[in-house]
Amino acid sequence: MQFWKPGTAAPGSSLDRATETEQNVLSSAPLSAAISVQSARERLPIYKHRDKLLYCIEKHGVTIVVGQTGCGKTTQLPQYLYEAGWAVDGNVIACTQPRRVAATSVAQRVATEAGSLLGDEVGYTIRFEDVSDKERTRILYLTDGMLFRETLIDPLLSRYSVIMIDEAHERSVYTDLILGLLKKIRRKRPSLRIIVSSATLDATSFLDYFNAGNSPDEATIISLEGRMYPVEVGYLQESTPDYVKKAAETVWNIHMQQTPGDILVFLTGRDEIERCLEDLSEYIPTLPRTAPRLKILALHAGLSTDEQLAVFEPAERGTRKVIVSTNIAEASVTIDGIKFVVDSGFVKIRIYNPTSALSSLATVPVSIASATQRAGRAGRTSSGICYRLYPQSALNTLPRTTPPELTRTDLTTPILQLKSLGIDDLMKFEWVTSPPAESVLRALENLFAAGMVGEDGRLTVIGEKVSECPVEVNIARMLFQSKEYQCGEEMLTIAAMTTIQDVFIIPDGATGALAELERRKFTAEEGDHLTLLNAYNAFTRYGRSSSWCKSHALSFRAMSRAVSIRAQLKKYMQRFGLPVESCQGDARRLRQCLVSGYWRNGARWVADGTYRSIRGNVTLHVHPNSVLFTRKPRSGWVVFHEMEETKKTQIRILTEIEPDWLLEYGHSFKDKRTGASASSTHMQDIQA
Ligand SMILES: Nc1ncnc2c1ncn2[C@@H]1O[C@H](COP(=O)(O)OP(=O)(O)OP(=O)(O)O)[C@@H](O)[C@H]1O
Repeated sequence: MQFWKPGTAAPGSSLDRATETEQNVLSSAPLSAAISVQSARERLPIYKHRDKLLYCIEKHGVTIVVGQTGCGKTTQLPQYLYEAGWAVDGNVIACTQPRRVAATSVAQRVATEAGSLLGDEVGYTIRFEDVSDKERTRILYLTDGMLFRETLIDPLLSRYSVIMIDEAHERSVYTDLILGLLKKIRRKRPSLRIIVSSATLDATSFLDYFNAGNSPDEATIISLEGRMYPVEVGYLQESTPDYVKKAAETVWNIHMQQTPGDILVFLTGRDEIERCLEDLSEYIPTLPRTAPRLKILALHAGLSTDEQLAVFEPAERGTRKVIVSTNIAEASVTIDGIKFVVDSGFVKIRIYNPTSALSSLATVPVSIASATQRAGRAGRTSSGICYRLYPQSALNTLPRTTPPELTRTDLTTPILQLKSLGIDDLMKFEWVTSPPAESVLRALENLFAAGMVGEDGRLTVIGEKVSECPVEVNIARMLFQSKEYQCGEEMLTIAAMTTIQDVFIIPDGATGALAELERRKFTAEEGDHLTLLNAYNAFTRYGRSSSWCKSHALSFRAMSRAVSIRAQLKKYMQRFGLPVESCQGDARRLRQCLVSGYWRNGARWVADGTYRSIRGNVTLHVHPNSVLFTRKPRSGWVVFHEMEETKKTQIRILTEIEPDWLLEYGHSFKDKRTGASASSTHMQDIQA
């Protein structure tokens, strides 16, 4: 392998130097299976800071905790608080996570350590899944989005005595929003304590944020020294043109040359993960008979909770487990047995162009903070090695942190939610980092155009209701509009099916071509939304069986999740008095209803087979999974669900529409041939 030999490499980033020096300092006594949970907890580096932490949390409103990955922040701090009495009198200790896999797996671990059944004293809440007990749960792990949603019902979050915002370095939209709200809540409810924690945090900027406008001892910082086990870091000598192939090759070399221990690989998305799994499966037949086996697993957001949790199961004896993951395993997660991390150095993030009002996913180099977190997935239950698939010199070009999501995302849904909390003056909201004015303006325009905000800038009745729905504004809007088109039954299904990902799969033992043939059985020529609807209807018609799914190349778990999400959304429909009626196969009405949600994502077919977005005139390529990949829509116009920047800009889940339906939403754009401006008063320009 072309890696610098770890340890012999020229000194690298401060991260790597810190790692190297710590090797000498740390105890490397392995955790034997026999030692009790309690003594295992006492061995964690955070333990010696327990009293100091509890003292600071008692004394200060906000405690900012920075400590190396794996030192015990996520699992131990809530337990210390519990033991110190912060959960008496019905109080709850909350700990937020940016991702559901972290919330569920950490809750499981803490329940085990605390001797609780999961969902009893220790529980978790993620979107569409609540494994907690309103009366009994005392330590609750939840995604930051769920905590934010709770403020809509209880603005002072009165059931919580302490709220820990973990992995705050990720600066997800909801982390930032919730921090802004917590600062406000603290002024009204000084008994509430806030903890902001991470291994890779710019602590002073958070300190300044919380102290501004408050007493100077409102917030304090605690740095926890000590790391669990050392992690060596190796780099490629030269950058690689294909990091997916290199990742598979590196896994293979580790398997052939290194001591036992599982491997965690970081790539950017499902497509890359599948390519890597394919590359690895080509190596497997060459495995010598006497060599240990390889068990290869994927981990990404499109999987169900059960599928995600399957990666935590230990491999059989004599088998090395390889988990090929997106960044969802990057922070907070401990997968016991991981000794090697292979880091591609890239991540897929959402970016937003306020000028074109288009949101997309783009693959970009990771930040130093992310690279540190990834390396930190090893060294948790034994020492480890992290192989970075880029040269050490590239570290100098990496950003320190990823820009806060609020500064690079469509703010329509967050602003709707802030407004429903009565925060109408967005300039007065204490943002941790202010979002770009143009994005705020666009979001307000969108909400106004969708009838959710009135001329006075306040939420309308429908805006109030939409803000309660646990789905994006565009999807919620389609649910509300379904009343007009009498297609609530179908819209519920489409909303649920677009919320889950990766419905169509290649079952074990099948080929891609065979799966494609099966998939065609559901194809609706109007497009992907209706194809998803067909798949769902067939699934329920044939008894929701897993064997039926397997023979039709559908993911049983994804379909079951769609059933559960649909049932939950249906309750919202009923609460809002929206009829759940069927359009009886009237695809036209369905497509019209889709436009009510996706009107911003309209695109026009051009002769070379690509599309141009209505806003921004961006060249768009159809994702090969779409049923419109090889076919021109009859009208030449589509709306799409999602856009992704790979080497080109791809759109996924599209459905054919009529252009005049878009005009109802005030679209204004130019006709290519005539150069004339089109708007609702210039319909003929579009129809020409
Ligand atoms: N599922 C598990 N199996 C075995 N050990 C675990 C498990 N979960 C946690 N641990 C142990 O507890 C330690 C502390 O984990 P914890 O998640 O609390 O650390 P952390 O400081 O929050 O790390 P990070 O900053 O990476 O989230 C781990 O290093 C590991 O030794």
